[in-house]
Amino acid sequence: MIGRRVVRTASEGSVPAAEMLKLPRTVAFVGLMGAGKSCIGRLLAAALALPFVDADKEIESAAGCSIEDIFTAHGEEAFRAGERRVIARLLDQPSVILATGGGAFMDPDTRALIHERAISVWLRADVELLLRRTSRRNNRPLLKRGDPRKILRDLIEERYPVYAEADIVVDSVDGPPEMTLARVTQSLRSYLENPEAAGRRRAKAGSAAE
Ligand SMILES: Nc1ncnc2c1ncn2[C@@H]1O[C@H](COP(=O)(O)OP(=O)(O)O)[C@@H](O)[C@H]1O
Ligand SMILES: O=C(O)C1=C[C@@H](OP(=O)(O)O)[C@@H](O)[C@H](O)C1
Ligand SMILES: [Mg+2]
Repeated sequence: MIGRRVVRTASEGSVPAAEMLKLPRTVAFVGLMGAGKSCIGRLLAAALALPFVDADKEIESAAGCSIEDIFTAHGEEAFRAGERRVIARLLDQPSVILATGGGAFMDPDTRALIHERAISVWLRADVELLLRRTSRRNNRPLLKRGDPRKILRDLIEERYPVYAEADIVVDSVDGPPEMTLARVTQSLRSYLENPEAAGRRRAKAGSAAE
């Protein structure tokens, strides 16, 4: 039954996820292509009986065509402008589980808005896992610009320091999606119990990187 999905955690056995988590605001998944933002976001929403919104799908509905077609016909800049508008609109609405596209959190305005209005969850994964997962579908224009492994490596270098600003970091694991979902649920619960601790961890990581 939706909303009563059971998440198994090592420490607690079976706990109905919907009773475990009361989310005060939108949860926004960030991370690279193939990290699992859309997949895990959808599962989390079902587990918590909350609406799921995929920003990429919203952009496609608003534009009346696919992301690939937007890139081809109007260019990446136009896509980014649409992405910024769509995410701002979504964050102005009641709480949902939101899967952003991989580039969204790189935009300073979008990032500031996510920090203000949502709990951000970075799904982190290594290049091999991202490659395997993104090779299943041929619908990501950025990966068609050259060698996907090199493109993903470069994006990891550029984006991971920024994704690290997310409130929560969860490793997306190689296994059934439920494994990663359980990690997300557990991390969200810890964060909600003590959000300041997560903030301190982030600040410490930031100063260590300087
Ligand atoms: N944690 C996971 N475990 C197993 N498979 C996953 C996981 N996350 C995503 N997948 C699979 O990988 C592919 C890409 O996932 P997707 O959610 O579209 O990534 P993103 O939205 O981050 O680009 C999909 O086929 C999805 O089913
Ligand atoms: O990383 C990016 O810049 C992009 C990621 C894609 O979404 P996913 O991360 O869901 O694949 C999609 O928004 C677009 O192709 C650009
Ligand atoms: Mg996605």
